[in-house]
Amino acid sequence: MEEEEEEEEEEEEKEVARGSRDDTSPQEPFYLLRNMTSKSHWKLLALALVLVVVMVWYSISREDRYIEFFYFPVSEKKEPCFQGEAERQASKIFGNHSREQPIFLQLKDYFWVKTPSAYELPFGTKGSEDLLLRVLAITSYSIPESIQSLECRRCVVVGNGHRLKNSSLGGVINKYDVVIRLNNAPVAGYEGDVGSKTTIRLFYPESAHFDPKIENNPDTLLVLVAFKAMDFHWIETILSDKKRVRKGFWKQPPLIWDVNPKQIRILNPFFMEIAADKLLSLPIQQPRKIKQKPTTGLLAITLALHLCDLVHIAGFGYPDAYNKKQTIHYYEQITLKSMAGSGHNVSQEAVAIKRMLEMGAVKNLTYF
Ligand SMILES: CC(=O)N[C@H]1[C@H]([C@H](O)[C@H](O)CO)O[C@](OP(=O)(O)OC[C@H]2O[C@@H](n3ccc(N)nc3=O)[C@H](O)[C@@H]2O)(C(=O)O)C[C@@H]1O
Ligand SMILES: CC(=O)N[C@@H]1[C@@H](O[C@@H]2O[C@H](CO)[C@H](O)[C@H](O)[C@H]2O)[C@H](O)[C@@H](CO)O[C@H]1O
Repeated sequence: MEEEEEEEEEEEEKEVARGSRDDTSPQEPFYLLRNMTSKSHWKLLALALVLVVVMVWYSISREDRYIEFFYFPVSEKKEPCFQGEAERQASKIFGNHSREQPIFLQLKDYFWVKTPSAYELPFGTKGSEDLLLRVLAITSYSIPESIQSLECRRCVVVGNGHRLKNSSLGGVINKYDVVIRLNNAPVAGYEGDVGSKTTIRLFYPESAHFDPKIENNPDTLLVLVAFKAMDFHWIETILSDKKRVRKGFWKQPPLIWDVNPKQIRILNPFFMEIAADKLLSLPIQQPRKIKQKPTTGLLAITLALHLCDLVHIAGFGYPDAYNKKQTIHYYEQITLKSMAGSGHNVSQEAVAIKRMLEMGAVKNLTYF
C-alpha cells in the first residue's frame, strides 16, 4: 500500500515538472509552492512588478510634480497679523509709489481732474476715458466698511489650480477676513476644498460666470479687470440695460447679468502695470501683435499686497510644460494647451511667486 502511494506521488511530481497538470489546485499547496519557485513564475512575477512600477510612475507623472516647495502647513490657530506688514513687503518689490494708488478707479479722477494715464489698457486708461467716465458714474469705488474697519486684514488669494482638489482647505479659507477669487471659478459643489466665502472676485467679461448669484455672496465685490475698451462698454450696457454688443470679445460674455451695480468696482490698471513690470519685467508698451500680460492670479496677489496686512495664497502653480495630460483647474478638465495663445508665461510667473514666497511676502497653503 505504502509503495503504491510513493509511486503515485512520484508520478504526480513528474507531471508537474512536465507542465501537464494543473498544479495550482487548492488541495495541493505543495505543488503551488514548488511551481512558484520555478523559473517561469519568477519571470512572471518580475514582469508584474515592472508593470506595477510603470503604472505608479505613469500616474505620478500625470499629476503635478510632487515636490513640496514653500508649503506652509495649516494650523488651527489664526496666523499672527501685523498691521502694515504686507505693505512693507510690497514696497520692497514694487517701490513706495504704489502706496498712493487707489485700489479702485474713482469718478473724481476722471471727472473733475482728468488724470492722464501714460498707458493704454490693460496697463492704463489712456484713450478709454470717456467710456470709463460713464461706467464710473454708475458704479462705486469704496472699500466696504467690513474690510475698512478691520484692525488687521488677513487675506487669501485662491487661485484656480488643480492643487486645491481634495485639499479639504474650505474651512481654513473661509476663516480669512478677505477671500479673493478669480474669474468663473466655482464654489458650489467644491466648498470642502475651496470654501464658500468670496469677498472679492476679479473678472473680465469673457471670464464672468453666467450666474454670478450662485458662485458669490450677496455682498461680494465684483471687480472688473479691463483689458480693452469694449470691457468698459460691456459693463455699461449690462448695468444700464443698454443695447448689448456681441462683437469684440474673444469669447461670448453674458448678455444678461444679474448683479447689483453697488457690487461692481473697476480695478485700477496700475496694479496690472506693476505686476507686469516689477514681477515679470514685461515691456509695458508692446507692439500690437505682442500681448504679454500677467495672469489674473498674479494680478490678484499684487492687489492683495496693497490691500491687506497678511497675504496667503492657495491653488497656484501649473504643471510642467511637458506634462500634457495634467488638468490645470480644480473644477474642469482642461490642460496647459488651452492657454497656448493667452499671452502668459507661466514659468516666469512661477519664478516671481517663488521669489515672493522666499522673501516671506506671501505664504502658500498648497504646495508649489
Ligand atoms: C482658456 C483660457 O481662456 N484660459 C485663461 C483663463 C480663462 O480666461 C478663465 O478661466 C475664464 O474661462 O483665465 C486665466 O486663468 P484661470 O482662470 O485659468 O486661473 C485663474 C488664476 O489661477 C492661477 N492658476 C490657475 C491654474 C493653475 N494650475 N495654476 C495657477 O496658478 C493663475 O494665476 C490664474 O490667473 C486668467 O485670467 O489668468 C488664464 C487662462 O489662460
Ligand atoms: C484662451 C486665450 O488664449 N484667449 C486669448 C485671450 O487671452 C486671455 O485674455 C484675457 C483677457 O481678456 C485674460 O488675460 C486671460 O488670462 C487670457 O487667457 C487674449 O486676450 C485674446 C486677444 O485677442 O485672444 C484670446 O484668444
